Amino acid sequence: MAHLKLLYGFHAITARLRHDASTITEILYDPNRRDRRMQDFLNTATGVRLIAVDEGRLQGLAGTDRHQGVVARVTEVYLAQNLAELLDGISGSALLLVLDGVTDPHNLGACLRVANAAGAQAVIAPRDRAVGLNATAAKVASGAADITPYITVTNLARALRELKDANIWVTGTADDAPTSLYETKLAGSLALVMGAESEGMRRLTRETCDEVMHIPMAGTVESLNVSVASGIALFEARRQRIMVNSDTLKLLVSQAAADYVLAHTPEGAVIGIGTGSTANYFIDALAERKVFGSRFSGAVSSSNASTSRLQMHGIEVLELNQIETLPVYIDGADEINHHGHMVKGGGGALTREKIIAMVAETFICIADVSKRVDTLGHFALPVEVMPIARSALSRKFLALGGMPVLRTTSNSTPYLTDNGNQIIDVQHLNITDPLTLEAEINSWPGVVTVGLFAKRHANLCLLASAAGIETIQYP
Ligand SMILES: O=C(CO)[C@H](O)[C@H](O)COP(=O)(O)O
Repeated sequence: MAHLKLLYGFHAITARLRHDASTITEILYDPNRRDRRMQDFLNTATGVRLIAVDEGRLQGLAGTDRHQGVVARVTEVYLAQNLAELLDGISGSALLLVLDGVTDPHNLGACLRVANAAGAQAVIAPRDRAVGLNATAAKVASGAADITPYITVTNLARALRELKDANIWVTGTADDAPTSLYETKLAGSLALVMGAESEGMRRLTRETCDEVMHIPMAGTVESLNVSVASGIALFEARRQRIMVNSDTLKLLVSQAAADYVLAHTPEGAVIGIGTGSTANYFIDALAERKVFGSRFSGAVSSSNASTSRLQMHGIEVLELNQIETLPVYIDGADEINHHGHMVKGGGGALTREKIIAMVAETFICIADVSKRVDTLGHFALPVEVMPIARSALSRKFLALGGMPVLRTTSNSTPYLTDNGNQIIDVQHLNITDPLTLEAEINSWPGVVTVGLFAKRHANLCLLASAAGIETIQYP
């Protein structure tokens, strides 16, 4: 029979809701607490049985008055009890936090919390140098202690060797390590070893690591709290994973797009090709398939950069003025919503992209899943402007509620487009009506092009995610 226990406080219950809401039997709450936090909490708890009870009942259940008006009855989530069980349960890439001693329950709680937040599967520590998972540690962990296993081992060096045998790379941290965190590859299966609170890693632990790195410090303090250092290193590992993934997804979607275009485009057609890293992968994918000069007669390109890449592959690039029809245009996007409306221009080629998109019969957007949004505007909206109009237009963007930022190069000089204009990136716009905003900004003198592609939106999106390639049609 499932074991029932109680959780109390917003953090702990929200963490459980996010992890697995089906393990929550019911949530008891104080209906007299009507503030925003309670409202938001109750809104996220949809699908769970909610019971209004008085404050005294909550205090009796929680055994404390620090319940914040919410107590949940939950079934225990089964957590791995030892290293073997943990390793058996990991599918895909491992991310583990190893603490070579942690004696302060606050530090242990904070480490569990940050490990959980970074997506680590467990925290491991040597039994004789580690504090137990007591009430203080569990409280500081804010719900993570129920979800992220804390595994103590008799012999840490032996445990690290077991991890290595399971093809997990063991990377330690030490202030005197020659290599910095930012030069270290952390994207594969990884156990990250942090030293004890004051002494750092023990000699044997350090010798067992595959590699040791340091966290570069810019100030004068000697060291960081172990939970802070763990957070920095774990989130760098996470960042590297996301980067690897997004590049892999761009590669996969480009290959799918090359096959799609081959299957759906007439013999001898000219192909419209956009700009950016996804478009670059697409150019390479077409070049690999050796289809130009035979199956396709050439390409039109939306930027000098894409033209150079196409020509480097020996592909003929035509002027748009030389052609009358263009069956298909393939390009990336910075954001795409559920109607196929896009924000584009992160690569600065928005004007030529819009012109080619206008001529093309079908616009195929190729993107990884990070580009799909409900509402456009999280990515700053690029607007190509004539330099003389820059300040006047910036004031208009401010009046719209946006924050205009002039795009600059690494030398801090204004970025210039292939057309000799400048780009204002407008941050903080919540674009709920892309069609109207596109028309409004386009009507301002001095605007060359706004990077909103709503009127001429994508007809099709090939969207890559870990689940595969999704083909989305927009009417
Ligand atoms: O609009 C663009 C260039 O002007 C690009 O399509 C957009 O910035 C996406 O780029 P990437 O494929 O590198 O993510």
